[in-house]
Amino acid sequence: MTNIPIIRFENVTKQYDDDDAVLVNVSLEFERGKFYTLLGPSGCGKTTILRLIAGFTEPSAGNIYFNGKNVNQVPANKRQVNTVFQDYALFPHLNVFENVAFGLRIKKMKKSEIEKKVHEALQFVNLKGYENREIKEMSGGQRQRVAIARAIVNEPEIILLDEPLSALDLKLRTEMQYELRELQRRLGITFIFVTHDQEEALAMSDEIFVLNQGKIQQSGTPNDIYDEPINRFVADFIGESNIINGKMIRDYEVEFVGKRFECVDKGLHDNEPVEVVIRPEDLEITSIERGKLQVRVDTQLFRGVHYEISCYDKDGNEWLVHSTKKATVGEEIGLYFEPEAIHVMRFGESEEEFDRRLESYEEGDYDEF
Ligand SMILES: Nc1ncnc2c1ncn2[C@@H]1O[C@H](COP(=O)(O)OP(=O)(O)OP(=O)(O)O)[C@@H](O)[C@H]1O
Repeated sequence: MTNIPIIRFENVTKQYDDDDAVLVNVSLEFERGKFYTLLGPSGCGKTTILRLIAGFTEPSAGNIYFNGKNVNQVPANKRQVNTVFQDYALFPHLNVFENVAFGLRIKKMKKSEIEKKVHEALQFVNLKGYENREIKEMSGGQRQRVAIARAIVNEPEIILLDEPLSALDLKLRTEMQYELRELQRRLGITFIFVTHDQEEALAMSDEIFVLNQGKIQQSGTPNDIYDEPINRFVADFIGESNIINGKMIRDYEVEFVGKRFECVDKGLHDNEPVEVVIRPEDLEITSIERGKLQVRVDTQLFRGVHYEISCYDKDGNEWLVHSTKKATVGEEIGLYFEPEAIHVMRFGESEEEFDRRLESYEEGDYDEF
């Protein structure tokens, strides 16, 4: 039982009316007890995935399974799922206790049982003592916690969170990120969190699904996705990147900006055109002689933990550098990087092909590629 994913999408397509499909052939799995994030730009289909899981809408094609059972025809109120919405959807005329108790009252649960469960849920989200408060007397962060208490009081197997932090200011948002993550760990149930904020996704998730235009672009741990993006979209969307066209010369050697560099990539065809990614924090400012690239500093912004420096090489390519060292605008400098800092992406590679190629590296079998 424990090996069966709690939710599985099998080739799910969703089309509203006669419009183009919003989700195209999406297959994905969620395991029990993990914190997942659906990440992607506005309109990519994140909320549609949540609505399909909650049972608020049906797939146009494909199947959805909960614990191995097809739930395509199972109505929302029969699914072990609760949703926390962006605007919390609390009842302003009810106090905190009644907001949390609402679903239990509908289920006609005994009064003493309701009291016990609501108190437990409020304690869980650190709102003990706030039972009689009006919703309008609560801060944004407290309302957020009421909404979460209202979801967990039903003891669902899955909690869906649709951009629940987007209305909060930055400081509170960061606090709530820690709180939510900690709450999920303590509860041990599956959280599926929707955001378009990549930093939030990296900070909170066990696993991330990156979506664009109704398709899963890549899934994996935050580290996997940050260190080994499979295409330009993911490299660009997750963190900042320098992305430049190049050519694989042979294993461990790649060419870009007219120069050849040692790299750790292998298993691509000799002379194959590739895209090269170097993260700004992996570029080190150094002397022109020591630099592997020679550039001129164009702009410099102080960002608190680092300087964000934009430079141009002689071909007009921009290089973004995050450095604790200050540079001088207009100055010619060298940029140094280790071979490991270069990440090579194959044009048009799917996630499965990418995974297969990585596995082959590990097994030392490169012939197939
Ligand atoms: N009920 C609906 N009827 C018709 N089109 C819809 C409906 N709901 C969503 N869409 C369309 O489906 C696409 C995906 O919407 P969805 O809300 O899933 O995206 P999202 O990634 O959650 O976006 P956002 O971050 O802006 O909330 C959008 O183009 C949207 O206009």
